[in-house]
Amino acid sequence: MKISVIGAGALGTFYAAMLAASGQDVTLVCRPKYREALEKGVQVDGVFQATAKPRISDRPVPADLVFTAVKSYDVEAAVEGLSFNPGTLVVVISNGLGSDEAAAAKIGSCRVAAGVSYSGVVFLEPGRVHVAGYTETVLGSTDPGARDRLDMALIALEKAGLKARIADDIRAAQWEKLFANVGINAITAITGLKNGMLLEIPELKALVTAAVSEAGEVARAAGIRVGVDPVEQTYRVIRDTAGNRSSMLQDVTKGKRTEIDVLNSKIAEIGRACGIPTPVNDTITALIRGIEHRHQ
Ligand SMILES: NC(=O)C1=CN([C@@H]2O[C@H](COP(=O)(O)OP(=O)(O)OC[C@H]3O[C@@H](n4cnc5c(N)ncnc54)[C@H](O)[C@@H]3O)[C@@H](O)[C@H]2O)C=CC1
Ligand SMILES: CC(C)(CO)C(=O)C(=O)O
Repeated sequence: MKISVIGAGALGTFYAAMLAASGQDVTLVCRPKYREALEKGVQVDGVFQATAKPRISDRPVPADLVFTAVKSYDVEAAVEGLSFNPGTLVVVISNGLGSDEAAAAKIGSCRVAAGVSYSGVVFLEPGRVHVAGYTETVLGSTDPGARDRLDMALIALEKAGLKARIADDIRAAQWEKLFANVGINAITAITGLKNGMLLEIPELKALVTAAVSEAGEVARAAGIRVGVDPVEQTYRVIRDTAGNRSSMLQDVTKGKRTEIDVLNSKIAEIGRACGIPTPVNDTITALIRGIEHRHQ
């Protein structure tokens, strides 16, 4: 089976290295500027140790199983140039909501699954990443055609030594991770603090609680049947990732665009559609827009 991983950033390098190190046929698809460095091999340290030499390409290659590991705003472009075998499955690994749906609109929902990655991976330099934590990758699709192909992705990840499971309800699984991202990412990006400080400073804990409670109400109004308490889930993730600098904090530090559109801003958007006010998420979104504007 041919596997390709699109995006040689933090997550893509991690998955490509683990898959290739387990002897699977993997191509890591990167931006041209990274090609030369990646051809020397890829390396993972932290909670996993791996070195591997996946094939490297600076353009999409035909594959049976594709993982996209790009920011949510790059997903549509990443799937646009793909060519498919009859049974190809594209697993869109992304935080927030809507990225797999955007891919499905481009290439057909029967080819698309979503991947929810419970990991904390830091990009060190092209080909080298540090894995601060990994719990599991949750896979799922709303299209029965794609669901039939999910075992292929599950087996590939398990062969790579990565815990994974298929969710019956992938939308609920996405929301369960979203709660933590809504509570953590933007507030750490605004304050510059590591995740753990959100439970140490009472005013910030109250802000996290308010943002996530709104998200919980929006989920209920949107008919999402989540299996966790949103606030408790967020506190747990904060404790588990206390030493992390969230991905949005890393983005604003580098002056990069953030994923606010698929996180707090998405809560506000769905809230408006369902008639649920989301003043806290509106305010957080506005502050991140301001920070992004400062960097433009
Ligand atoms: N880093 C982490 O620990 C986690 C990240 N995520 C999510 O996974 C997604 C990816 O995150 P990261 O790896 O951290 O981002 P990143 O910014 O480190 O890496 C993305 C890479 O994809 C490349 N890229 C974009 N479009 C491409 C294309 N068409 N072809 C080839 N390369 C392309 C970019 O140049 C960049 O190198 C995001 O949605 C993020 O929220 C989810 C869980 C954990
Ligand atoms: C879980 C969390 C908040 C860990 O930092 C994350 O997913 C992120 O930083 O994007």
